[in-house]
Amino acid sequence: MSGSIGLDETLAAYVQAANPPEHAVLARCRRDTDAMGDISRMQISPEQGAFMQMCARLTDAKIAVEVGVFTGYSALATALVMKERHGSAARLYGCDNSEEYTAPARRYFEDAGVDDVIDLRIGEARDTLEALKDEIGGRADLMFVDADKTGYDAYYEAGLDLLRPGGLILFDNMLWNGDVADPGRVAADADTAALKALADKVRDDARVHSAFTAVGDGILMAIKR
Ligand SMILES: C[S@@+](CC[C@H](N)C(=O)[O-])C[C@H]1O[C@@H](n2cnc3c(N)ncnc32)[C@H](O)[C@@H]1O
Repeated sequence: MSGSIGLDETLAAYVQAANPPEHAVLARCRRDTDAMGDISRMQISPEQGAFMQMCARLTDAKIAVEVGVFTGYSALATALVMKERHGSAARLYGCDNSEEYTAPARRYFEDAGVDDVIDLRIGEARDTLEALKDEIGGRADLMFVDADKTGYDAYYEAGLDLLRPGGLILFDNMLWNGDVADPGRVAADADTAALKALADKVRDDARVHSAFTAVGDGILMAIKR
């Protein structure tokens, strides 16, 4: 999504200008993806990129997992901070099931000099996350979930296995353009129902501290206790 829900054009422009300037390769990724047409709505906004970078700094992320890479904007934003802080020892595991969508992402990672810290794994995210449990179980600092909405609950459970205590998991699109607050949409649509069910579950889950924010299209944040 190109901006935060509920902001008019003037305020959206203000928020964008109040954030640090985008890295040149991030700006190129955004522009090229915009040119792809309707599907570009899947990309996070620049202000959300700045928010992701802040989360990477706050968690001092050295190991991160992303579910839903697409053309690479969020992974690149996060990896730039991780590499700045941890050099080539940083590792961001990117999960996506599309070679087609992630092909340009690989080029941006290379152009920005972070291809050595991004490990892109193509396949069903459930399988990739299961495999990652053996490799980084209990050690991930940060996880970002931005893929199929009916998979979010499984990604949450896998995330709790992957994260260290104090590690942060973020779920994108938790407002689903407002649909989650409409009982009719929750009853009629599987994606909307899945997002509402996850929000309720995380709020009441003693395994985490959580906060539901209206950044972008709604970001649910949870820290593993
Ligand atoms: C909303 S886009 C991610 C946007 C990205 N975070 C960005 O900043 O541009 C969702 C991505 O999830 C991927 N995806 C959807 N379902 C998936 C699944 N079951 N397993 C792995 N990847 C999946 C899609 O191929 C797509 O690239």
